[in-house]
Amino acid sequence: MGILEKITEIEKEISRTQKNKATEYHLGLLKAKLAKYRVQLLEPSKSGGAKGDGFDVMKSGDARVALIGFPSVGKSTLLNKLTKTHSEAGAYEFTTLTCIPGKIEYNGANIQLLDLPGIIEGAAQGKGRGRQVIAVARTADLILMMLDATKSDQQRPLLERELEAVGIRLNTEKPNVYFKVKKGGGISFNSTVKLTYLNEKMVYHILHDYKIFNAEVLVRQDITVDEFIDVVLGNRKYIKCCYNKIDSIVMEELDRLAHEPNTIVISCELDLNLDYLVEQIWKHLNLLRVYTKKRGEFPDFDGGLIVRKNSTVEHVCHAIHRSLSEEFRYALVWGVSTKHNPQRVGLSHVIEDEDVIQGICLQNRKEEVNIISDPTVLLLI
Ligand SMILES: Nc1nc2c(ncn2[C@@H]2O[C@H](COP(=O)(O)OP(=O)(O)OP(=O)(O)O)[C@@H](O)[C@H]2O)c(=O)[nH]1
Ligand SMILES: [K+]
Ligand SMILES: [Mg+2]
Repeated sequence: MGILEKITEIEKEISRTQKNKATEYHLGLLKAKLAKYRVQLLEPSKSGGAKGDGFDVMKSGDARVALIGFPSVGKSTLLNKLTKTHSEAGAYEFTTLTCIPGKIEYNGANIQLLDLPGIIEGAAQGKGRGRQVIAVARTADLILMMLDATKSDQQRPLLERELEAVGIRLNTEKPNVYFKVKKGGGISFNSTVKLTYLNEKMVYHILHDYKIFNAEVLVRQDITVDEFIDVVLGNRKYIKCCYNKIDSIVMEELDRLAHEPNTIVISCELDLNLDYLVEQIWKHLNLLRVYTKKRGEFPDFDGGLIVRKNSTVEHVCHAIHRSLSEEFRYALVWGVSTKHNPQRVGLSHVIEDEDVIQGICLQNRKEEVNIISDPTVLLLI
């Protein structure tokens, strides 16, 4: 029997046992045993692998958000509030022992929210279940650093240090760069702004270092070399800090916390600011919603496709059907991304939120897929 099963067994036995003078001792022993197993579980495993420990959760939906924080800050309570999944919450530390996924539906997107065990100081060095938790956090598109508003100011720098120790950089905006590794054609490098830190030669060098010989790079922001490497490696995570339990602090304190950079203040208990939190999660995931339309029909504004910011018509085609971009001729696009509506564009056209797209395919011109952006200028074509 694994430790997790043993814990479940004991928990069951405790709940089955009536609480009275006669059972007091027995219950005490059970609780002691439970505590021992919990500590064992939180020790780093010798094999080092997280497999079978309840951490190997499948990715699903359009993006993944991980909840990271010290024990009992309210991570599970938040998952229970925002999703239909239930994760045990309790007034004792290490209530959550595995990774529990839930789903937030927002703006047509399915966002996977992961509840994780609390981490402790030294997590980066493998203390507690730190390694597993951090390994999961690395797979997320956004990390929500959760803190308890009633606890000391030291929490935030401590948690930030743990994450930084494992290379998860904090509070940085995702650089505006289009980067795509290709099968052939060499390296094509372009920029839409004047670059002070980066030049074509350096980009070639860096890409060659990473054994990338064919790629398309379009830089739309004056980024540093470090930022470019982060884009290439795709390993930088974007973090938001969230203080829970603001129902239990005084107004002055709340005001101070709310003014810290990259911060959202919430109360799961009183349902304060939770809608705003979801809105902010959506915003920081940099997702766009675009609508497709067929020739002679209105776009499907209830449906829509979720793609990442800086996506092109090619990404949209790919999201609709894998082979669509091969049959593709051009697309008609209505919306913020175009100069006039509709505009005839190619595969590399960068789309914006709420664009409407109508794709014209080579093979079957009758089966056109349409994409549009501003409903007010929508024309039926
Ligand atoms: N006052 C107050 N208490 C809260 C709030 N949210 C959660 N709690 C309480 O905080 C305690 C811990 O909540 P959990 O959701 O278990 O915290 P957790 O971060 O998942 O804890 P671990 O899984 O043990 O790391 C519980 O007793 C909750 O009822 C809140 O907004 N205000
Ligand atoms: K808890
Ligand atoms: Mg929990």
